[in-house]
Amino acid sequence: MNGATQASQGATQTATPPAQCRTLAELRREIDVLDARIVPLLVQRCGYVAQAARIKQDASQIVDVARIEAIVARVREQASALGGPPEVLEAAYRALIAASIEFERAEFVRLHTASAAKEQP
Ligand SMILES: O=C(O)C(=O)C[C@]1(C(=O)O)C=C[C@@H](O)C=C1
Repeated sequence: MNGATQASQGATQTATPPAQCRTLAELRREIDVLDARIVPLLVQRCGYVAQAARIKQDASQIVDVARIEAIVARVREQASALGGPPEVLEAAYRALIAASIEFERAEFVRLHTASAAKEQP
């Protein structure tokens, strides 16, 4: 990687592979670097969840079990293909989707209550 690329990626570039970390401080530094890359992606994901609340017309559409199970199956497969633990990814995604559903519910109420109030004569 050239210097400019490295600089633009700043502290988001991991340096030491997991098996080569010798201290807890060293591996925690690497975890922090990865989290700094993961959080912006999760924030972006939440942006799409918020818009799902706008697009869905009925509160009964908020929980879509078939979609959730498809995501979990795909994430498990991807984790396994990368040599990671599928059960950890499944648990993380189930927690993420559960929190996303609560977020989407709140957004749904906010948006649909606001537009219903506007429609009143
Ligand atoms: O795909 C949707 O319909 C969404 O609202 C997104 C999402 C998710 O977090 O991935 C959240 C709630 C649904 O039950 C399913 C999936």
